[in-house]
Amino acid sequence: MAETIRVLVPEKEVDKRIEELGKKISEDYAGKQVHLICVLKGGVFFMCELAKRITVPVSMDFMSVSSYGAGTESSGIVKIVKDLDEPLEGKDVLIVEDIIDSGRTLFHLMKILKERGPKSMHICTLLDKPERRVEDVKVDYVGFNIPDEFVVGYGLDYAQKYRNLPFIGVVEGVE
Ligand SMILES: O=P(O)(O)OC[C@H]1O[C@H](OP(=O)(O)OP(=O)(O)O)[C@H](O)[C@@H]1O
Ligand code: HPA
Ligand SMILES: [Mg+2]
Repeated sequence: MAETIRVLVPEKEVDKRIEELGKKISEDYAGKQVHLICVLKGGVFFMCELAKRITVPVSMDFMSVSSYGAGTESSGIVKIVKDLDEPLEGKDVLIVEDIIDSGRTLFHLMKILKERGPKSMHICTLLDKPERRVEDVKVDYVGFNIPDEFVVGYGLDYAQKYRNLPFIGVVEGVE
């Protein structure tokens, strides 16, 4: 069977939800500056769209991490591939992710970043797969809870493809 993409969340729904999240974040951070941290590569599309809909002052930084382990299963130990440019001390930090799956990436990343002394630290994710959770992470803003299916689009890839799709889809026809 050929590889095809089934739409799970259409573009209009994604846009509408990001608009709502932007509004809520703007209310919650009233009178403050929010420092958005994008976890590359997956978080980049969501963070750009979200940032455009936040009405309080925004600053942004980017980091890239990779999980590595002994076997095929990720150990969840996070190795920083590209670190942030700016210190976090005294900042109201909002980590922006495309998806929380096992929770391993964010669990370890939070530990590392909290040691840098931010004033506050919260998490915003476009997608959450709660059924798959291995590490307990407290998520503050969620776009959509989704079932345990491998999704692509809006930053999410399958073998580095499909990140540019403007909707959330499920890859079908692959093993
Ligand atoms: O909750 P977890 O099980 O840790 O999975 C979620 C993480 O995995 C994906 O990133 P990936 O490491 O594939 O890199 P990418 O963002 O560059 O695609 C995704 O973007 C999250 O960062
Ligand atoms: O469902 C997913 N799709 C793409 N990348 C991912 N990383 C964790 N879960 C996923
Ligand atoms: Mg990622």
